[in-house]
Amino acid sequence: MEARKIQIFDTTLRDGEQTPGVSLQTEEKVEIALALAKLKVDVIEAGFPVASPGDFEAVSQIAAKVKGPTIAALARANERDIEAAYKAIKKAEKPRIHTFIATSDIHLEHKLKMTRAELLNRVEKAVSYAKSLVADVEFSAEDASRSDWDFLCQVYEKAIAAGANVINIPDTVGYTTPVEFGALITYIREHVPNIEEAVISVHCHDDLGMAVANSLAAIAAGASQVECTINGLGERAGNAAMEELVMALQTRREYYQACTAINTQQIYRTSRLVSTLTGIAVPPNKAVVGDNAFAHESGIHQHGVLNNPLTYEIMSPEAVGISRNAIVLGKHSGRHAFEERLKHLGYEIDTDTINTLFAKFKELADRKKMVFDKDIEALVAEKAAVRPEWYTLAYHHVASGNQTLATASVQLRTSAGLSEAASCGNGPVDAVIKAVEQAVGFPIGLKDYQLKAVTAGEDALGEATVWIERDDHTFSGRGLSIDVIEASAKAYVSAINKMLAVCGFPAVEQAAGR
Ligand SMILES: CC(=O)SCCNC(=O)CCNC(=O)[C@H](O)C(C)(C)COP(=O)(O)OP(=O)(O)OC[C@H]1O[C@@H](n2cnc3c(N)ncnc32)[C@H](O)[C@@H]1OP(=O)(O)O
Ligand SMILES: CC(C)C(=O)C(=O)O
Ligand SMILES: [Mg+2]
Repeated sequence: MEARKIQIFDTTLRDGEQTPGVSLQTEEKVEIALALAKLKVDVIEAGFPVASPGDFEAVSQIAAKVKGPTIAALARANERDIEAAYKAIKKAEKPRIHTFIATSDIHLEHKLKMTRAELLNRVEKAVSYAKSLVADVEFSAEDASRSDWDFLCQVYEKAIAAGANVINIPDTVGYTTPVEFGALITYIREHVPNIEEAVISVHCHDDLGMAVANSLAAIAAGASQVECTINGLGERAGNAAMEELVMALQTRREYYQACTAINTQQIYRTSRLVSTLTGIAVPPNKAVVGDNAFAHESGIHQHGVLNNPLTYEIMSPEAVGISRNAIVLGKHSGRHAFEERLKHLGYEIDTDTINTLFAKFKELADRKKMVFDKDIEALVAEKAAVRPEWYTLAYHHVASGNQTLATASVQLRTSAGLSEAASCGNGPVDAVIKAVEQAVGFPIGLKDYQLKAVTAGEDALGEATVWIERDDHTFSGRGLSIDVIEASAKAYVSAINKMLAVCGFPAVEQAAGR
């Protein structure tokens, strides 16, 4: 069976702009509209012209500049709004007036203060007037999902008879459920006598997190236009997210037997553009366009994806315009991913070294949210520098503050057991360095000291480098840790070990006068 074409009606610039805190300038709206045209949406709802002079101007500019999609403007069911909408979109290649009025008893009684008969009359007048101005008229029954089904059918019949070629069924308050909404679409198809003369559209909100599921259920029941926004922006909890709808239809094409004209490779960059211009960040776990949508952190998944992405990816990142998936190294990662990253970084390392590095990587990952390439390079560099060690840092504790003398205690492990010492100093690094010196038992003295962050972020790995001098030799030591005091102590111990490897203990003891 051939796939049914589903029209994508994008309302990022109208309902999306109703996101609390969002207000776009005309140039920003035009930029988004141009991106939506590139994405190949079928309809752009550019705004609500009567709402403000700025909205009118933005809709007018979009109508004049953006070619390809139909340009729609929203209007309440009254002459003033419809006229403003018409004036704003009249220059569009394909203009559409979208007029709406609520049909639920709650809205009729408490908001519009109208009877059902008055409402039917208003629908007829508004749609006929819009039709006298443009050929393409969409009518929405606001709060349709909470309206009486038979009354709703009468409203749609009236709207179609008056000239609406698209009838939209909004779940304005995100109240419906997929099974119920599918049934409503079927009911409307079966009970509106002239339904074949109009396209059935749906417009779902996400108050219960079901906007996309409800839209898909409507498509399965026969709707052929879906209204949606980039990143799911919109009033309150937002509208159905376009990227999710489109990728659901594409990924499950054999199930829905439906397709869209969207150029999916433009999805990611359009999402970023909208996020930047609206100031609404995309959550990392957001489907399709979130930072983690194609990122794999755990070893079992990474192993599968490295062998074949299909094991854990139902769509490819390239399909939505993301250059590649991400293997994120962290505490749940496994050896396969670690080895692969080492190879990718250009290291050819024997199995024993990989084992040692992997153990160090796991220790680091336990203390750090993400392990970056630079962290791994630092681990390899640290491993390359390893020599027989006289001392290792077993424990350190530092107390410091702006009103207290910094004090440090350390424990060094040697083949002969533990050596402990405590010291105070001019700041925590000085205190810990002096405590290490005390534990070693002879004076050394720093020639130079450097500290830098290897990676970015609050849990960045710090790399300390120290230089010490003995017998005309300079010995450097490096230490890595997310705790910079520990990195400093490790660097100092490492430099001492190098010095001992070259000068030996007796010479040192002599130098120390013992
Ligand atoms: C479900 C939706 O998303 S609908 C779209 C919602 N979007 C917006 O409201 C954003 C733009 N809105 C605005 O700028 C303003 O609300 C305007 C310009 C439209 C109207 O502003 P105001 O004239 O100050 O009216 P206000 O917003 O306070 O009240 C709405 C009025 O429209 C009436 N109304 C509401 N919906 C409709 C409708 N579909 N058709 C006709 N009248 C309507 C209300 O009954 C009320 O009428 P009243 O002033 O006679 O009591
Ligand atoms: C104007 C209509 C379509 C709307 O935004 C809604 O009902 O949510
Ligand atoms: Mg809405």
